Amino acid sequence: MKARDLRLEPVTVPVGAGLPANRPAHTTRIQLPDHLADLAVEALIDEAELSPKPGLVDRRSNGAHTDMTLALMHASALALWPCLRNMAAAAQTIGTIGQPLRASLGQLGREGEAAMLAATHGVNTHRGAIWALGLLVAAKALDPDASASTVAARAGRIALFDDPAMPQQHSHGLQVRQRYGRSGAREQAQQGFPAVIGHGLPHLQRSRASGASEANARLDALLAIMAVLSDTCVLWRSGPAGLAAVQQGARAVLDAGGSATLAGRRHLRALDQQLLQLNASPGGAADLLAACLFLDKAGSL
Ligand SMILES: CC(C)(COP(=O)(O)OP(=O)(O)OC[C@H]1O[C@@H](n2cnc3c(N)ncnc32)[C@H](O[C@H]2O[C@H](COP(=O)(O)OP(=O)(O)OP(=O)(O)O)[C@@H](O)[C@H]2O)[C@@H]1O)[C@@H](O)C(=O)NCCC(=O)NCCS
Ligand SMILES: Nc1ncnc2[nH]cnc12
Repeated sequence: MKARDLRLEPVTVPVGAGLPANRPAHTTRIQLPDHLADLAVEALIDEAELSPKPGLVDRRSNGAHTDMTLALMHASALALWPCLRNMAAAAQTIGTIGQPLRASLGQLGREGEAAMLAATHGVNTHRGAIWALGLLVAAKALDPDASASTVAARAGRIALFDDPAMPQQHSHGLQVRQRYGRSGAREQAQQGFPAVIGHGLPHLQRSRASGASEANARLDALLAIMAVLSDTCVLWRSGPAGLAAVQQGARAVLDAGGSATLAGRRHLRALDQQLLQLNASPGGAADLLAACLFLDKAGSL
C-alpha cells in the first residue's frame, strides 16, 4: 500500500503477536501515525531496558549518570508518544520533504522536548532521540513501504532543511563541535544515519544470524555504533581522550567475538569500569540504538 492510500485509510495491524498459541490473533485498525509512535516508544523502552550497557542507564544501575534512572527513562519515553505521533501525522498531511515539513517537525520537536522535561523534572533524557526518531517516523510515514536505508536517507534529506523558528542554541553539542571540530547529532542525521545503517543494523542482523540472543544482538549493535560515532555527550563529559576510549573499548568487545562470547564479555566489563572512571556516557549512541531498533521493528509495514 502506498503512502497516498494510507493518508485516507487506517492501516490494519495484526494484534496478538506474542500471545500464547491458543489465543487467536485478531486484527484491529490502527492509524499509521499511532502505530509508528507505538514502535518508536517501544524502541526507546527496549533501549533503556537493555542490560548491561557500558556507562548508560540500564536495569543494573544509572551508569555514569547521577540525575537519570531507569524509571525516568520510561517516563520520558512514554511522554514522547504524542510528539512522535504528531510528527508522523504532520508528514502524512504535508506529504513531501521540504521546508514546511522541517518547520513543522521543529515545532513539534520543541513541544516534545518540553513534554520530556516536564516528565523528568528537567533532566535531558532523550533530546537526541526526539531528533533522530522524529525524523525517522516522519520519513517512514511518507512512504511506509520504504526500506530502512531509504527511510534513513529521506530522514537525512528532511534534516538538511533549516528550521527558521529554531532559537539560538548554546547546546553542549554545539560547544564541543566548535571546540573539537567534530560532527554531532545534526550531521549524523543529515548524512542519513550512517552509524545506524552502516554499523548498528548490520551488526544486529549478523549477531542474530550467528545465534546470539536478542539481548546480545542489541548489545552488539550498540557497540558497533559506539565504535564509530562522534558522540558529543562523551566529548562534553570527557573530551577526545574519553571518545577514543569509548570507540576503542567498543571495538575491542566486537573484535573479541561480541557480547555473547566470554572474551567479549571480559572486554565489556573492562569498558564499563573505564567509562565510569571517565564519567563518560555514550548517550548519543544509545539514542541511535533506539533509532536502529525502530527501523528494525518498522521493516516494511
Ligand atoms: C539539532 C539537534 C540535534 C541539536 O543538536 P546539538 O548537537 O546542537 O545539541 P545537543 O542537545 O547537545 O545534542 C543533541 C543530542 O543528540 C545526542 N547525540 C550526541 N552525539 C550524537 C551523534 N553524534 N549522533 C546522534 N546523536 C547524538 C545526545 O543525546 C543523548 O544524550 C543526552 C544526555 O546527555 P548528557 O550528557 O547526560 O546530558 P546533558 O544534560 O547534555 O549534560 P550533563 O548531564 O553532562 O551535564 C540525552 O538527551 C540523549 O538523548 C545529545 O544530547 C536537535 O536536538 C534540535 O535542534 N532540536 C530542536 C527541535 C527540533 O528540531 N527537534 C527535532 C525535530 S525532528
Ligand atoms: N540508557 C541511557 N542512559 C543514559 N543516557 C541515555 N540517553 C538515551 N538513552 C540513555
